[in-house]
Amino acid sequence: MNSPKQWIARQSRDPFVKQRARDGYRSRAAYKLDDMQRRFSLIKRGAVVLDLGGAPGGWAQVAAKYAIKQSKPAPAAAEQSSPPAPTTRPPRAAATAGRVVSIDLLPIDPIPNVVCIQGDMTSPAVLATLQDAIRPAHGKASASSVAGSSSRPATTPFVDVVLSDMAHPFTGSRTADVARVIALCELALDVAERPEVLKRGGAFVCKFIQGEGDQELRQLLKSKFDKVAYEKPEASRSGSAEGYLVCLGYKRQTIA
Ligand SMILES: C[S@@+](CC[C@H](N)C(=O)[O-])C[C@H]1O[C@@H](n2cnc3c(N)ncnc32)[C@H](O)[C@@H]1O
Repeated sequence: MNSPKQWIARQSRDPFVKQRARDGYRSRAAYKLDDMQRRFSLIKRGAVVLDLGGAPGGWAQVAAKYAIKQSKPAPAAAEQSSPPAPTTRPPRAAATAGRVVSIDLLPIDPIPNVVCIQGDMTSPAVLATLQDAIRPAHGKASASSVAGSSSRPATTPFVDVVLSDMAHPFTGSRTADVARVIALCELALDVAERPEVLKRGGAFVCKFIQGEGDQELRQLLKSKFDKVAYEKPEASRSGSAEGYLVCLGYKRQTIA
């Protein structure tokens, strides 16, 4: 984009920009994940999803749409056919299963059923917070209030899908931009490989830019997953060199 005028013209022609407003998504990027979801069924109902580089929140909204199961409230006591309980209790609140944890350098405005964390994925403090946030049995607790809430050991992986749409603002140097995005993919993979993160058989998606080092990244991912596919979702602009690597079937080594 050379000028604000060109940017406005492109936005007004873009069908995803109009659709985004109708669907209530935070970003048009939401359609990229939705597209990959429809092709690969990445996120199953009840899944635990880790969304890296989540701001402003389009991917987290899509992930929550697929992962979060809203169970029906239990019937009221009066509707039950079995003998009435000694006291009449109100129906149980609808429980949710599945969890989405979204992390970004930038703040993410609250999204229903998503734990939003502001922080740098390279920071050990953020990784420690993440370890608590992905654990089950903390409901809608915020990242700051979820520590130590599970009895499962820290070496048990909890996450079904790790997504990385992490990117930095482009510098204008293609070589530098490619290297920076690939470094973020490697960072996301390191996070996924932490003992408490990606389950065996889990899925991993990362955004990259085609250029020097992308073949090595692909080879690395192929050694860790059963299947690695290159995807250019329809919502990814044709003039952009970005693409996504969709990796299925994580070959986690069993911890003795
Ligand atoms: C393209 S945007 C993500 C859009 C998002 N997927 C959505 O659907 O709204 C890329 C994001 O990566 C984030 N990011 C880059 N490096 C990061 C890091 N080290 N830790 C956390 N987030 C990072 C940026 O702050 C930026 O918000």
